[in-house]
Amino acid sequence: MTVKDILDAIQSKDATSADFAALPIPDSYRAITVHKDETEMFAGLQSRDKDPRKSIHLDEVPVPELGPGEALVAVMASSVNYNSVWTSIFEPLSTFGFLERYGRTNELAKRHDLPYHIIGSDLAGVVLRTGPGVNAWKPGDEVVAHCLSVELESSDGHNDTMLDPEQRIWGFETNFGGLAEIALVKSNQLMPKPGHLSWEEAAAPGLVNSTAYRQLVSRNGAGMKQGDNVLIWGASGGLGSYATQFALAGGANPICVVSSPQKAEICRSMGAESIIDRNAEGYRFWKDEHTQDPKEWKRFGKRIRELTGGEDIDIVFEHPGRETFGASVFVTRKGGTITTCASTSGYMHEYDNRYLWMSLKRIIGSHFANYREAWEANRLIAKGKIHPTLSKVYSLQDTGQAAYDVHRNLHQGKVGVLCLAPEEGLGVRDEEMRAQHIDAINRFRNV
Ligand SMILES: C/C=C/C(=O)SCCNC(=O)CCNC(=O)[C@H](O)C(C)(C)COP(=O)(O)OP(=O)(O)OC[C@H]1O[C@@H](n2cnc3c(N)ncnc32)[C@H](O)[C@@H]1OP(=O)(O)O
Ligand SMILES: NC(=O)C1=CN([C@@H]2O[C@H](COP(=O)(O)OP(=O)(O)OC[C@H]3O[C@@H](n4cnc5c(N)ncnc54)[C@H](OP(=O)(O)O)[C@@H]3O)[C@@H](O)[C@H]2O)C=CC1
Repeated sequence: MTVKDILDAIQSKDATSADFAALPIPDSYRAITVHKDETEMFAGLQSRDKDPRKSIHLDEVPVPELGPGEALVAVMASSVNYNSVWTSIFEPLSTFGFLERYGRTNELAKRHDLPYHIIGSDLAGVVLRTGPGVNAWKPGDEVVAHCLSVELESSDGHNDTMLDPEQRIWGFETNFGGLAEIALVKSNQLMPKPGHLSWEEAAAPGLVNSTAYRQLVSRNGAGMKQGDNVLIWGASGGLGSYATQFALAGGANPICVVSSPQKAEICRSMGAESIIDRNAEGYRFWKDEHTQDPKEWKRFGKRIRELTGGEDIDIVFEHPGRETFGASVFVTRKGGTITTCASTSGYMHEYDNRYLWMSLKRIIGSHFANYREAWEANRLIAKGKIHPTLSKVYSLQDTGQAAYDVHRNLHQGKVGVLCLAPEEGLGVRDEEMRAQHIDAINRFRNV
């Protein structure tokens, strides 16, 4: 038995759940990995010179044992997230430390502590097997998976599953991720695959869409409302392309920051009217490595006021971090909110705290999404209210190049990866709905 037989079943129009349940699971499968014995390979290099193509491997790996509450999924497609870039350049720390720590928690978790890390935090595919205690899903179900892995044995996580002390991001802080032909997930990561999307389109939004939903829309994040001026950094990137859609769909006014005319054009085609090309306008928020330039914050704020008719920002959607955070705090209106989920350009932020306290602003930390938020975000995709922002699709063996593109900011929106799917465009079950949204679905393609 090989993965080829699994693919044949998925592609046959008439395979039943019983047929999938009867398919033997192969001994091994192909997966994208990083290797523990290579964690020092980039020592001494600048971040931008660390090349994911050198650290990312395609290996044949054994299928992990299936535990209670878990599912094995045949992965048709996945996508590249920035967390896989971090893993591949071993920054800010090696993810093998996460696997070791998880492995120490219990007997079953030891499976995750291996000399290789199978990465990837998105998937679209078909359930192959479920473990004891799983009733909501069965072999043959077409699914996407969100990346929240929790144990929920402590009371801490029961109001908001992100607060579980054993909260982990699947495929980053756990093993057996989605950039592979088979993945191991907890069954409560599974959600129905939107029928109007192909496998690679369905695999693209998951992580970033859920994160943007919590960070911007959810009451656990900024709780955006109609009419809010929302400053969105990297508005055509992974997170930003969903934040822009949420702002527009929710009646807010996105002020989109991008770095090229092409990216500005994508934002315009999504419906945004206020766009700042940070490259063309040449903002230099830092005079040198240690000193910011408040005059540049003011120039940036003035430009925002021109675009809003004199209003300041209600919510900043932050993720670049060190480079932009001082400006983000400055341009926020009195009582406004800066919500942050990352620090791509550096995690030691500096800002002028007088502008925060004197103007009663708030900084909110946000990370991925709880089960409910991830489900609600996926529901919006399934209803055609929010669309995938897939620009380019790579084969599994070219994942290193895909991660390189994201690391070097050469991409738009999301970059997809075909795992078992032999070509793009497969897996669409609702052609009628697809036809209604086809322009929006293809908006980011090949730009
Ligand atoms: C969905 C996608 C998401 C993304 O893409 S996010 C971007 C990618 N992710 C990242 O870049 C994050 C990577 N993660 C990290 O960098 C680290 O993960 C953290 C810095 C977040 C945490 O580091 P850690 O080593 O886990 O924790 P510690 O707090 O630095 O050290 C743990 C030790 O510190 C003690 N400690 C914790 N809090 C306190 C306290 N309040 N007072 C005193 N001690 C404390 C603990 O007990 C423990 O101690 P003991 O080492 O002895 O076991
Ligand atoms: N905590 C969480 O749950 C999550 C955290 N993240 C983190 O968020 C960050 C962004 O992820 P994602 O959106 O997928 O990545 P992308 O690379 O797809 O998009 C980020 C965009 O930010 C802009 N940007 C990058 N650097 C700077 C800078 N120095 N100054 C201003 N703008 C900048 C770029 O847009 P442009 O050049 O057009 O301005 C870029 O396209 C990563 O660090 C990732 O790890 C992501 C998802 C979830």
